[in-house]
Amino acid sequence: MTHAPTPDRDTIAAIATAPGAGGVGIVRLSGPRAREIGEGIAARRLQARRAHHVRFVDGDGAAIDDGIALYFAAPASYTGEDVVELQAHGSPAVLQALVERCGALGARRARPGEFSERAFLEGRLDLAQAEAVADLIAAADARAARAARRALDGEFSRRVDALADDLLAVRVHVEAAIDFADEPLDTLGGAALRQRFDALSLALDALLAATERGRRLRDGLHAVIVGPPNAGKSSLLNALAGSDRAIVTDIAGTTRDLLHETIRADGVELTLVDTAGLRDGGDAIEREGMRRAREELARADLAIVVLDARDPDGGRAAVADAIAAVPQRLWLHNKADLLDAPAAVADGEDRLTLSARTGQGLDALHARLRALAQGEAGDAAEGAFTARARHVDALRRAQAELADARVQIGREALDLAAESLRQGHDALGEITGRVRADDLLGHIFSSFCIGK
Ligand SMILES: Nc1nc2c(c(=O)[nH]1)N(C=O)[C@@H](CNc1ccc(C(=O)N[C@@H](CCC(=O)O)C(=O)O)cc1)CN2
Ligand SMILES: Nc1nc2c(ncn2[C@@H]2O[C@H](COP(=O)(O)OP(=O)(O)OP(=O)(O)O)[C@@H](O)[C@H]2O)c(=O)[nH]1
Ligand SMILES: [Mg+2]
Repeated sequence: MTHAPTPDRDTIAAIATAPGAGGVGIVRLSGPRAREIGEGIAARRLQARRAHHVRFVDGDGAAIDDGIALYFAAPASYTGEDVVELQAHGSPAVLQALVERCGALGARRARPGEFSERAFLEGRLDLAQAEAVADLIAAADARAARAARRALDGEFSRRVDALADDLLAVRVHVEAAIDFADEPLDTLGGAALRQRFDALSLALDALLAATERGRRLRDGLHAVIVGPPNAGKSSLLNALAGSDRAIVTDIAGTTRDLLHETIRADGVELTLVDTAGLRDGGDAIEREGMRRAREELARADLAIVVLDARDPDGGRAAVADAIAAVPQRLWLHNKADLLDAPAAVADGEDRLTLSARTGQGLDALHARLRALAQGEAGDAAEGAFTARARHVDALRRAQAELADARVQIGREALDLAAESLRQGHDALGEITGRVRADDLLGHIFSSFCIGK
């Protein structure tokens, strides 16, 4: 991948290590003046790729600290620009003083993600790899870190690129056929073209499935609590969160807004979402709440359906179509403390009887959620890479364009097919940043930490 060089870029500086005190802390400079500024602070010439033990000095020659100065000459650096690292004692006061000194010598404070953004702009990383850097830093456990590492190594990008190349070949075939529009497609390799289409859409389906697993691996299991009003959904969220997060009353229709709570099960993250009870009717606010609940279910990996144990069948119908498309469901018969006799049906894999009020059955629920969350991650662990909702969305668009192109080919409407293929190809290019919308970069890199 090649980008035009940007000679007029300014020089940026930031603390690259985590906030707070540490053994060692690093201030990093990148840009055309990095070496000059670094040499000003180290008070000596810096040779590329050598560790220099120096005193870092202030404007008046007073020592700020002693430490290691490193210089990486462009393009052999993380950003692809000249980079200098000042490795000092990890005192926030020292690091702050060093950044200020960089500023006095002409550097600007880096925005969050700006070093990685430059690495992307210099072609050192593609966009999916740059995102993987942030995923690696944020990884909650070893498994997530390994998966982010694979994306950073380009495992995901290579698969996207391979698919984009295949799509391009089909595109070229179709564009070439347009020039011979008088002839029937079958004389222009129509059969071969259809075969290529089929192969391409199979490969796209496989990549989409892997990417969706990667998205779950990064974001954790997304579990949405649903059920009829008053079943005890909010009480259950509170019991699982271990705090009174949600308002609980005996009035049906208490919850209207979505309420998100993240819990951790053995290092695997689980997002719980409390929702408005589903029923026919309700006032405008409650109906909006139900609309939001349905919308949230479209993103769910797991529906936790809460029913009243005394009348489980009563609430089932209200939720049936809302949860139809959710990949996994867990049925909870709540308010077991109010049952006169033990539950008639035994609990199992996807059905538990419990009480959010007394805590009866909560241990079993915890165990079940842990297994589900780990199962998700476990399935995805082998050869898996982390991915984001943005990537899933782009692949879905590519899939839709490809399907559309296939239909147009069937109608011999080659112009329309070519246009759909172009859009599908662009959607794939957005993942790695070979095709990009300008606001996309700002959006992605602003979520990084400063100094990265
Ligand atoms: N001190 C320090 N440690 C760090 C980083 C850093 O910036 N500084 N990294 C920052 O994220 C990560 C390592 N990433 C890096 C990636 C590329 C290059 C680099 O200089 N690449 C050159 C030279 C390659 C070589 O010869 O091995 C290049 O690619 O041309 C350095 C660090 C993790 N550890
Ligand atoms: N006895 C008993 N009461 C419960 C239990 N769980 C919840 N309740 C009560 O049932 C009522 C409704 O509980 P909520 O948690 O607000 O129910 P919800 O499903 O969130 O209701 P909406 O938000 O209106 O849809 C409250 O009075 C709770 O105290 C339980 O396990 N046992
Ligand atoms: Mg509620």
